[in-house]
Amino acid sequence: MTVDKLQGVMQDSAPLALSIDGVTKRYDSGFTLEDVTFDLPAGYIMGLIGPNGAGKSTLIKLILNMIRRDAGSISVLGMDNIRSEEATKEQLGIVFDTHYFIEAWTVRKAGQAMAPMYPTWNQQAFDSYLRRFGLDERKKVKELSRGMQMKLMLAVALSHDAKLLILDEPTSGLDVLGRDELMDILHEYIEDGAHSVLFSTHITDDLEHAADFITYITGGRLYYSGPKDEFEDSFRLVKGGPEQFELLQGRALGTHHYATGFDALVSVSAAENLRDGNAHLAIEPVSIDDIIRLTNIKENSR
Ligand SMILES: Nc1ncnc2c1ncn2[C@@H]1O[C@H](COP(=O)(O)OP(=O)(O)OP(=O)(O)O)[C@@H](O)[C@H]1O
Repeated sequence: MTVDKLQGVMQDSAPLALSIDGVTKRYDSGFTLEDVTFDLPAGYIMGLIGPNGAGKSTLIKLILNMIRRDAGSISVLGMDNIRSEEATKEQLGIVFDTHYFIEAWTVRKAGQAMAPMYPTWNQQAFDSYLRRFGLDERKKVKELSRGMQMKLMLAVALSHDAKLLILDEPTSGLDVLGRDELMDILHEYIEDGAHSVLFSTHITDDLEHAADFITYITGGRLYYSGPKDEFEDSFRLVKGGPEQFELLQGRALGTHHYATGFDALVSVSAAENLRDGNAHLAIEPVSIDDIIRLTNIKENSR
C-alpha cells in the first residue's frame, strides 16, 4: 500500500482497531511511559519498535489491562479496554515472547483449556492450524521448541476469531523460514480488512516484509507513529570527515563519530539545505536500523 493511501486511511474516520490516547505509566523504578498517543486503523499491520527498555512491553501490558495506567485512555475496536474488559479480551489474540501454558499440558490439552474462555472458539480452525504448523497434538508444551510454543499461542489466537492480534516479539524464537511463514499468516489474517495486527519486534527485516505502519518508542516517549515508508523517507544519513561535522550546525538528530569521520541522522529538509549549500557531504537514504541506532546513541554531539 502506498504512503498516500496510508495517510488517507489515517485522516479518514476509518474504523480503528486500536486507539491509544495520552497514555502514561510510571514505575517505581523511575521509568515512565509518557503521554503516548497513536491509532491503528482496522485492516492493517503495525510494527512497534524501540530499543531494549523503551517501553514496548509496558504498552502491550497496558492494552491488555495487565497493569494499571496512570493517565490516558485505550480503546480496542471502539471499546474502552477497562470498562469493557471482558468484551475487549474476547476480540484480542495474544502471542507473548514466552508461552502462558502449563508445561505438562499436551498440545491437545492446551486447546481444550483455552476453548471455554472464548465463546467464538472454532475447534476446526484450531485443528487445521496445528496441522499447518506441524504441531503434534500429543506433544507436551515443555517438549516444544520456543518457535513451536509461539506457533501454539498463534494457533490459539487465530482460532477464536480475534479481531486484533497483539504479538510481543513473536519472531525472536523463529528461524528465517518460520519468520517468513508468520509474516505470510499475518498478511492472510488482515486480508479481509476486518482484522488488524500490532507486533513488537527487534528484527527490522520483519517490518520491511509485513508492516504498513510503524510506531517507534524510545526512552518511554513516542518518536514516530505513521506509515512505514514515510518514516524512512523523513530522514537522511549524512557522512563526512571529522573537519566537516561543523557544517551540520546543530542539525544532527543523532551522530556517531568515528576516527575517520561521522554518520549523522538529519531531517529531509536539513539534508536539502546541506545539499543546496554545496557542503560536499555524502547524503544517503536511511534504514529503520539507522534511525534507531542514531536516535539512541549516547554520544550525540561533539
Ligand atoms: N514491573 C516493573 N517495575 C518496575 N520497572 C519496570 C517493570 N517492568 C518494566 N520496568 C522497566 O520499564 C522499562 C521499560 O520496560 P519494557 O519491558 O516495557 O521495555 P521493552 O521496550 O519491552 O524492552 P525489551 O525490548 O528489552 O523487551 C525498563 O526500564 C524496565 O526495567
